[in-house]
Amino acid sequence: MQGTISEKIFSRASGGDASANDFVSANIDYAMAHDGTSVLALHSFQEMGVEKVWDADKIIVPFDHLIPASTEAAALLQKKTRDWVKEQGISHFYEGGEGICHQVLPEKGFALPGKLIIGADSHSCTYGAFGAFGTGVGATDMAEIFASGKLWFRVPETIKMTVDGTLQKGVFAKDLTLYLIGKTGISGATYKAVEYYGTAISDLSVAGRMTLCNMAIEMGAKAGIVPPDEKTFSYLKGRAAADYEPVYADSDANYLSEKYYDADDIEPQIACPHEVDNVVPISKVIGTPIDQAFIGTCTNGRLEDLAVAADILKGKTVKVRTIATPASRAVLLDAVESGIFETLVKAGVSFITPGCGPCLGAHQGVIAEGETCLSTANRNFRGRMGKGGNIYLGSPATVAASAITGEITDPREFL
Ligand SMILES: CC(C)[C@H](C(=O)O)[C@@H](O)C(=O)O
Ligand code: SF4
Repeated sequence: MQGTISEKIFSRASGGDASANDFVSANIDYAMAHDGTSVLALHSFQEMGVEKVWDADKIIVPFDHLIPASTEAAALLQKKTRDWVKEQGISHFYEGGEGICHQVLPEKGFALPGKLIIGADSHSCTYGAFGAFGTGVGATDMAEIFASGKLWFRVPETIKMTVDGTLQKGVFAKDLTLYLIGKTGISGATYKAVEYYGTAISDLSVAGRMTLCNMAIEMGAKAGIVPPDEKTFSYLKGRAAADYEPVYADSDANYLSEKYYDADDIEPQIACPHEVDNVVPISKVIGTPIDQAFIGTCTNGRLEDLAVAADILKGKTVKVRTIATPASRAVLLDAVESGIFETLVKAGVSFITPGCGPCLGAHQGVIAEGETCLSTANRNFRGRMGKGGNIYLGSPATVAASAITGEITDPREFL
């Protein structure tokens, strides 16, 4: 059958020929729910009256959103999930501190080419960096997966985005991602799958591809997918949790539209409050004062993100409060071993336990009314990090450079 990557993954998962806009019942390869959503999902699951989950080895539960628990209410909800995980014999449970779900699944080898991976979290599209179809669902849909291992979908149409050329010095995967979102708009890809091609995409590291696919949902996309290549396979070597079959689009696959971009022209980008597509080249906002700088999240909390921040901050001192949250324990350990951790701490950066940290304003690093945070996260919605606060989004290099000056600063000055 001819098809896009999504059509082929849904064909395999539903055991038939799936084309865009078909309704299919698909077998889920892996299901994920974290501490923020698992308790809702297990509540619906229990209401359904089903006793046992469909496959205790295919459900992954990482605790990342509100860890260590900050309130009695959170502690109680977490206890409920832990008890349920034990009772169901769910084998892949990761306690708080292991990392953010979208980092932990790839690290543990669950994000695999050709797989259908559903998470009770909107940024589950991150797994597309490995050629998987990853998408987020709500807690009741997740309860259905817990019970049956299946879920219905309308197979999405696919937009093909090709980015040729080379990202210039000081311009990173995050800048490219923000640029594409600025061009597409927050609803420009609603319920579509996006496939990424071109030299600028294949040049991206695995971490960079994760940044790119992570934010596909910010243009409304159901999934963002990079075709797997040697970089993907070498990341998965010795790590893959199962056998996998890479899936590629056919040359005559049917795309809804095809877009072309040139990476050479892109300068560092900033998403301004309060929408992710409110993107401008950094030159338009240079000098905007900030109160807090934040490096972390499932978008940009990986080693290469902390490394570029350390390059910029080495021997310097931050001027505003600056928080770093490694995306996982493994990232934290690598940062310690490589000296990145020490460089950042000496520069005045505060570290938080691997997890979501300040990203969604649930605890740690909340900002006050009227304050501004420059963050490496994926969302700058009104009030997300604290009522009345302003969030600007940029690359880790931009955040590090701005932490030194206390205002939005072009990282190319420091590189
Ligand atoms: C809490 C969770 C449901 C939410 C999401 O789905 O994205 C969170 O991770 C976020 O980034 O806002
Ligand atoms: S780091 Fe932020 S965006 Fe990512 S899963 Fe956690 S809260 Fe959501």
